[in-house]
Amino acid sequence: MTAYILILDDDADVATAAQLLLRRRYGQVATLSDPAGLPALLARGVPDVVLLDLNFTPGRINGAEGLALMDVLRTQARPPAVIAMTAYADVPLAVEALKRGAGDFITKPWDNARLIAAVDQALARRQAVHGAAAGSPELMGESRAMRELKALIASVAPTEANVMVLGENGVGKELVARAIHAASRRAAGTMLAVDMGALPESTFESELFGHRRGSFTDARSDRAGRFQAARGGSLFLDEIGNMPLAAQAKLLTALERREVTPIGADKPEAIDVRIISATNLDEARLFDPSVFRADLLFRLNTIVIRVPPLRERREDVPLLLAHYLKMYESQYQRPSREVAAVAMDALTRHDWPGNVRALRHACERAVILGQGAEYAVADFGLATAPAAPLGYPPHAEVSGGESVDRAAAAAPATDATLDAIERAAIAATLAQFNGNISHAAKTLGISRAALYRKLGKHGI
Ligand SMILES: Nc1ncnc2c1ncn2[C@@H]1O[C@H](COP(=O)(O)OP(=O)(O)OP(=O)(O)O)[C@@H](O)[C@H]1O
Repeated sequence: MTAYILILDDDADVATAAQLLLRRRYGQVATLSDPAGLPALLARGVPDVVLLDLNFTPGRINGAEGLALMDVLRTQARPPAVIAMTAYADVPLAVEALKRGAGDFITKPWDNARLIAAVDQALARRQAVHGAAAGSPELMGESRAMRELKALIASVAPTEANVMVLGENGVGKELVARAIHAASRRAAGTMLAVDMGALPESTFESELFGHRRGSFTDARSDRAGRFQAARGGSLFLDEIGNMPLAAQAKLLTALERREVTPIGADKPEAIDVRIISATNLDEARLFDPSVFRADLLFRLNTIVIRVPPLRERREDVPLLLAHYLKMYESQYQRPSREVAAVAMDALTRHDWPGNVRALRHACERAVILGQGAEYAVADFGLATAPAAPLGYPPHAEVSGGESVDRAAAAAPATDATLDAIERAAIAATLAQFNGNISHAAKTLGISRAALYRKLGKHGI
């Protein structure tokens, strides 16, 4: 989903971790550590969602600073959705933040899946209030492949059929899912997105099916699962190919019975959601029963939509460049510039291993760094094919769809500092899993959050 998220937190580590996590999903994420900069930032554009720390001055825990900022945000013509954050699980403060208009409240350190769910829900609520979806969810492209894709979406959307969207990282699978929901009979309901690859097995059932108060130590109140929260709407199950087999079995049972039983409940609850799922697994892996259960696959893939990689629809590159350059020029208040003819040629011939997401990031970079009267190819920071010193495949895709930088990837061979080795190991693992963060983190033996932090640290 494309949206503009602002993280307002004086703790740079917290802000960076959240930024890395959210940028991959929503595209445009700004951070601000000093609330004094807020008016200037709002003058450049109002975010869709603000993650707001309630305490800025060290030692302060009454939340007064954050609550005052909420009043500033609330007076905007099109106020952002606010998710209040605090390191202190302080219920009265949470209630006060909610009274002043926060839509949700999370405590630090957060669980990544929870944070994403909170942002998704905030965006969905805002969309319900303001009509048009936040950001620019429009599926752009006039190539034949994109026109066929849009026609398929239009014919499939009004049915109740479950849809599985396939394609590489960053091709626009979530945009396709949103387009299906928006054109469906369920459009008035919400579309909730769940990153199935990021759901820890221990909380899988509680997140999806909900729980009753007291059913386990942390269950302090009744909580609806995503299936119940998306009632009447659509549930977007992202990264479905990364689900452990045990979780697949639980999901299958829910879909077969069309009901779920919250943990601790004695009665099942009927579900009323349309399932749209997505994965970047190639079809050979998806049809491998040791990776994905065939019976679940057949429940999910009544209709399959394949989103082609950008290199198979190069005609769309100029349009996408124009769109994202304009968007970032306006966000960063830079003059409008043309792309030089040679640069356009190189960008159109580029393979874009990270697809549209990588193109979008390249545009942001060009707008920030480009100094000439026109954009030059160097402004976009395209990686050349890596020299593969450690057996990397060419154009190895890494987080956010950028490519492994040749010099950095080659570093360990000659100058094996611990940092360089770590960077190379991360790049190689990401390449091995085609940029899939969940799998790479698992193989490296670290959490997804830790991997995101390391990606930021190494500038990958
Ligand atoms: N056709 C398109 N027009 C405009 N923007 C697009 C298009 N396709 C993708 N994007 C943008 O590229 C980014 C990635 O899109 P999206 O999240 O839908 O991809 P995805 O295939 O779901 O990625 P992943 O598999 O990595 O989760 C988003 O910022 C999205 O807005």
